[in-house]
Order: sequence, then structure tokens, then C-alpha cells
Amino acid sequence: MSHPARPTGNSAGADSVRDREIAVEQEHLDQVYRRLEEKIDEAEFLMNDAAKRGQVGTPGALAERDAQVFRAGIHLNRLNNEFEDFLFGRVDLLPGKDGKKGPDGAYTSVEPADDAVRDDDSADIAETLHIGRIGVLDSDYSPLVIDWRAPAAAPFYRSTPVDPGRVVRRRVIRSKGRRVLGVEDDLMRPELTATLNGATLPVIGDGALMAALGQARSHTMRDIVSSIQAEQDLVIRAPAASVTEVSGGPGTGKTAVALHRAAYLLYQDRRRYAGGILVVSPTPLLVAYTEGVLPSLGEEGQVAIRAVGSLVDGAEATAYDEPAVSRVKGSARMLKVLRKAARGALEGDRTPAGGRGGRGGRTAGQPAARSNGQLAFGDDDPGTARDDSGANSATGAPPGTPGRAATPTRLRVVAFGRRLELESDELHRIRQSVLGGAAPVNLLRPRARKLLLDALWAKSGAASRAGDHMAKGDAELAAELRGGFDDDVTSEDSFIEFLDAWWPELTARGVLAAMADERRLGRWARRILNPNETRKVARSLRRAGPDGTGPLSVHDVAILDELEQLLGTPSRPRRRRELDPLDQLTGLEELMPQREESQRERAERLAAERTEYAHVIVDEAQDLTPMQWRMVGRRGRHATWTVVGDAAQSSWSDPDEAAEARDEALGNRPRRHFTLTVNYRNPAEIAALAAKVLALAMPGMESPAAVRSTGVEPRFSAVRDGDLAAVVREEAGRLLDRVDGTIGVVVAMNRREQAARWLAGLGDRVVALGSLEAKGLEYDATVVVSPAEIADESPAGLRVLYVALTRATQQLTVVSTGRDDPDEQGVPDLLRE
Ligand SMILES: Nc1ncnc2c1ncn2[C@@H]1O[C@H](COP(=O)(O)OP(=O)(O)OP(=O)(O)O)[C@@H](O)[C@H]1O
Repeated sequence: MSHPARPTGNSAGADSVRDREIAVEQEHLDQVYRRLEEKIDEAEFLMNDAAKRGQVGTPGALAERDAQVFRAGIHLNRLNNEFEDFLFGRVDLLPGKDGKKGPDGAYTSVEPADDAVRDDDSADIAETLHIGRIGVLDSDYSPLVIDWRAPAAAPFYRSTPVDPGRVVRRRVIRSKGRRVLGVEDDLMRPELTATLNGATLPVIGDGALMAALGQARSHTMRDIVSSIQAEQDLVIRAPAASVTEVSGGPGTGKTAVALHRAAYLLYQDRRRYAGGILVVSPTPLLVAYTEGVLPSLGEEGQVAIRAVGSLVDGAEATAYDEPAVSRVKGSARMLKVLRKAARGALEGDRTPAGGRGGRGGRTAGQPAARSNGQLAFGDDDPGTARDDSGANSATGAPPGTPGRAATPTRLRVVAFGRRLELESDELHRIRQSVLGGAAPVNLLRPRARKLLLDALWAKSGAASRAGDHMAKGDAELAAELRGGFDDDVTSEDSFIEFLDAWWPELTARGVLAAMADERRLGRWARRILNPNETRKVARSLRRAGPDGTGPLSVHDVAILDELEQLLGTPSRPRRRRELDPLDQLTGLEELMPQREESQRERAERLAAERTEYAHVIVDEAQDLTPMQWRMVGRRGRHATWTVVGDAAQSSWSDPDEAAEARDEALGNRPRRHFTLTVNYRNPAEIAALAAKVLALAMPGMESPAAVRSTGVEPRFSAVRDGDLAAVVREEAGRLLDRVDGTIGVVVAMNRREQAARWLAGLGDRVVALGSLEAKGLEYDATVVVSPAEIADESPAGLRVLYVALTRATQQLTVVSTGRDDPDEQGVPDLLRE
């Protein structure tokens, strides 16, 4: 970009032009604030007035008061929220092709009028627009500030010197509260001599993008609303229909773009997205890092940002299984195992009595079977089938329902004064016939109950009497007889207890706990998993404890969600949510002020209320396993989608299998694909080093172009047999002196606790991260510890290393161990030419 009109150097002349331009923008900001204050006064007046009317006390006046308070509340809330730094941009435009204005008072034409530029390349500015976080109209309805998401703001982001449209000068305004601090301009039509109100258009500064990129990072992501680049803007404003796919290398702004897109969609069609927007993020760390962005864009409430391990209510998984285990748990094969488990778990444990030491008998909390002589399961009926199979005794905690008694093998009831029995083979036949279809197991219980009654009825003798009635043409009497029989049986405690034990309501947690039993899992996983895999998976599930309520791993959560589907939730009366009086009035509680709800609480509430969303945004999509795609897919069955990711950063070992699952989740909705090409995070020096790993991980894949360089080369340090802890600590300390913001120390997953200890006491600017946790995050400086360890840790290790190497905005230090085979300069084998 060339700026012929830009004053050079730091001369007094340049400063005075800058000061003058700052004063110009200050004047505009003052005007905006005056207008906002008028609006606040209006809102407060409405509140007070409403309060007075409330004293009248008639129902009509009350409703009116509440409606007014509500509207005024929205107003105040938005104004107060967005007072900070809300004016950030300005464009000076040539006259448009036609004279039409849009609803925001700006001219709509994108192209300049044919006579906008005179033959001598001079032109007059016809329109100046200010861009901010919300739109503000003056009392005469002229636009004082255009909302950044409005169509009229698009030229601010889209215009480039190659395709400038009507934009002559694009200005970023830096302000804090009521004060304008600086301006930075870019000329889109440097060839023109443009005048504004008769004076030449001045141009100030080096552009805002570089200023933004050089800033120190904190532990939270900033919005990029004042410097969104043209290729990013195309994605943000892409029409919401169907699926928008975005790929791009590290640091190209995929996460930033995805979040700004959420804000844009809400602005564009608030009603449609009242159905909620779900943002799926790979880790809780990335959720915490990004969750401030939407509020800073004035959007809260409708967007739930959730880690993939927290998508199921009540689960907040942060633990990772070892790679060999997560590979199995995430794969599509797991679905087959779960289908078997969901049905198999209905059957009690077949472990012979006493076969599992210490766990025999009923578990605490289990309702004791009432023995009334008719109950044919449990220990109170010696001489039943228990003797031959052992299945009738309550051994261990059976599956499905924690603490449930073992599956009964005989049903005995008394009905119409007669003792009726169903033996184990009859029960087995009934069970198999009910399980024949694909319906969720818990929803089949009514069918099972019906078939049990049919079988008892057939034995009751009453059936033949009913047959006689039918023969005489008295269908009504026959039906009455049958109805009476069913009532008689189903009111028996013994029948109810039998049904509860024989066809218990299974919970996903319970089935998961049952899968921790290796023999059981082996049965369900026969010919799907090999014995080694079965053993490892079962062992990993024991972490969740005997009742399945202990901590889960990230990959367990998708399994839990799948099980919930396979089991189904029987309908039961819903508990009414406690209502805020205002909710009843408006149903729009999110918009009310004075409600201090954190992003997390909001996400939780949204998740509790919703199982499906209107739009689903998947960040780091390359990492979702097939099972996770199924889980996420269920949350957006009727949604439109934005899917962002980078295949080169995938930590999943089987990309083809994941792609298949992704296709299934997204269905046959049409897709539109965008690619982001510029790396805004890493300086060229760091990007060049990372590119070496990319070449190993994915030969032929192109790295995004780094937008800036710092002149600081990555630093190498090798620890052959010395003290790794001391060196890493020293390198982190060294970086603390060299950058103002954050420092991330990235280690192999199995070293993360250890690394946290190494860094103790260095302060909260320094954090230790396992390689999988570094996903999506960024730091001013990073220390990457033992590239070889990270690369060897999983089948996708080289791609995980690529992620680790691309986290720094300024400086990178690589610490190698002997395993890295470093050369004399300390450069590890993996990072040499
Ligand atoms: N237009 C922009 N203006 C200013 N900063 C930007 C812009 N685009 C991206 N950035 C900054 O670049 C950094 C990288 O952005 P982001 O994290 O969204 O990239 P990403 O593509 O998701 O990266 P990764 O794939 O490595 O997770 C962030 O600090 C972001 O704020």
C-alpha cells in the first residue's frame, strides 16, 4: 500500500496534522455522546414515568408499566455496555451510482458514480460514515454511527486498493471512553486528489492492523472489529444458508472470524437465531480465552460457547485418555459396541455368584425387594433358576441402574385368584421379540409390559372365557374382562418390582459403568475391538467409578451422549422451571439489564433449555472424532452451520473416518467453502520454522503467508543430560523480560503436571500446557519443550507439534532433550533442514 499523501517522519508538521485530525474525530465523538445522553435521559424518563404509572395499580397500567420498563431497560443496558470504545472506524466515500439511501441513512450504492472522478484525477468526498459497535441515529435520523454489521459498514472492511469501490480513505479511530486517542488511515485510491469540504484529505499513520498485531497478548482474546480484513469479512458476512466451511492455517483468524460471524448473524436475523447459536470449542481453555469476544461485540445471551467435553449436561470433562484409548473411543467402531451395550445392559450380570470379590449383594441405596411370597427374584426364593445360571442372584452392581438387583428369571403373580408364572425361556423370548427393532431401549418398556401381560393372560384361563364372550358376539364384555385382568396384574407390587428389575430404566452413566467390566465389554465388543483394545477401554472407564458418576474423559462424553440416544428418555411430567416475573412478561430475559450472568452460566442455562440450536459453529473442526461429530450433529439437525478448521493441525489419527462422520452430521446441505490465506499471529521467523514441520506432517500443504516479521529468530536450547526443569524455567524467565504479555510453555501431555511445578512462582503471565491443550491459544512468547516427545506421543504427533510451534505472536524458544538429537546449535533433528 502506498500513501503519497502521508506526511513523513515525526516532524512538527505531521504532529499538527495528526492532532488536527484527532480533534476532528473528537468533535464527532462528542456529538455522538451528546446524542447517547439524550437517549439515556429518554430511557430514564420512561423508567420513572413507568414507575409512577405502576402506582395506579390497575392491571392495564401494570402491564403497560412492565412493557415500558422492559424497553427502557434494553436501552440502558446497551448504551452502558457499549459506551467503551464503540466508535472505531470511518470511511470517506465518493458519490454513488444512484442516489438511494438505506434504512440506516447511508447511500446504498457500492460503485462510484460515473462522473465521481474528474479527468485530472481529482474528486470530492460525498459521504463520510463512522463505524461503531452499535448504530446511532441523530435526532434528524442521519447516521452518526453505523453498526459494524450493517450493510453500509461493509466497505470499511471490504475495500482494498485493488477493488476500492467508493472508498477513498479508510480510517481506524482509537478511543477510550469519551476520548479519541489516535487515528490510522489507509488510502484505497492513492492516485486521487480528493477533497472534503474544499480541503485536501489528509492521511495519518501506518494502518491499524500492524498496530493491533504488535500488541501484547493477555489471557483473553480481543475482538478484531476495527481491523477485519477483506478475506475475513467475506466469511463473516456470508449468507447463513446451509454450511459455511472455512479453512486456513494457524493464525489466519479462523476463531476470530467464527465469533464475529456469530455476532453478525444475530444482528442480521435476531429472530431466527433466537433459537440459539452453539460454538463448539476443543478445550475449556479455549472457551475461557474466547468467551469475552462476543460480549465485547454487544452480543450476549444467545450464544453458548462450550468445550466439546462439556456438551452433555453435567459433564465437564477435561481429562484425556492415552492416545491408544481415545483412538478407539472416538472411532465409528465404538458406535457398534454401544448399540450392543445399550441392549445388553438390560441383562443382569452373568458373573457367577461370588465371582467378584467384595462386590456381592445389593449396593447401598438400592431399594430392597419386598418379599411378599410372590416375588420370584432375589434371594428370597430358593430353588429357582438361580442354581443353574447364577443369574438370579444379586451379584455385584448390575448394569444400567447403579445398585440394581440382578435380572430375575421368573415372574410370578396372582391374578383373578390364580397363581400365574412365566419361566425364564418365555421371558427370554419376550425380551428378544421386544428388542427386535431399533427403538431406544427405555422406550420399549411399555411394549415389554404389554407382551408380559399378553403371556400371563394367555395362561390365565380368563382368556378362554373372553373367547366365549367373543364367540357370542359380546366383544365389549371380552374387552372388559381383559381390562380387569390387566388392572389386577399391574396393581400387584410383585409385577411392578419384577418389571423394574427385568426391564429397568437404564441410564447412560450406568451403562458406561457396566462397560468398565472387561468381560462384559468383551462380550459387547466381540469382533469389533480386539482384546487389547477392550482391556484398555474397560480400564480407562473405571475412572468413572462403579456407578459411573466419577470424572469422565473428553472422549467419554460423546459416548455418554450416544448412549443417551440409544437408551432414550421416557417421557415424564416436566418440572416447571422457576420463573422470574419478568420472564413471564416478555420471554426475553437475556436482554434485561442488571442480570449478572457469566458466559458460562449463560451457556449452562442455554444448554439446559436447549438440545438443538439454530446455528452451530465448530471451531478447530479438524479435531472432532467421528463420535464427537455425531454428538455435535445432533445439536444442529435443523441448523445452519459454520465449520472452521485446518487439516494440518488435526490431532485425530484417522482423518478419512472423521470426514465421513462430518459429512453425515452436515447431511446434504449445500456447502460453501472459504480459505483464509494470511497468518496474522506468527512473525515470518516463527512461521518459517513451523513450515518445516508442516512439510513433514503434510507434504505439499502450503503454509499461510505471515503478514509481518520481527527480526527475532527462534531460539534453541539443548539439555543433554542436565536439568530440564531448570533450563525450561530459565528460558521462561528470560522471555518474561523480553515481552510484555503472556508466555506459554508447551510440553508433551504426560509432562503437563510436572511442567506446572517447574514454573511455580513465575507469576500468572506464564502458563504450562499439554500439547493438546495449546490448541487455538496464543501467547506473546512460547517455549516448546522437546519436539520429539510431542511428535512421538500419538499417531498425529507431528501435526500436534505444528500446533505447538505456531502459538507465539513474538518469540519462540525450543528446548530439546537428548531424544531430540540436537545439533551443536541446539536445533533438534525435527526442525533441521
Ligand atoms: N483482521 C485482524 N486484525 C487484527 N488481528 C487479527 C486479525 N485477524 C486475526 N487477528 C489476530 O490473529 C490471531 C490469530 O487469530 P485466530 O486465533 O482467530 O486464528 P486461527 O486461524 O483460529 O488460528 P489457529 O488455527 O492457530 O487456532 C489473533 O490474535 C487474532 O486476534
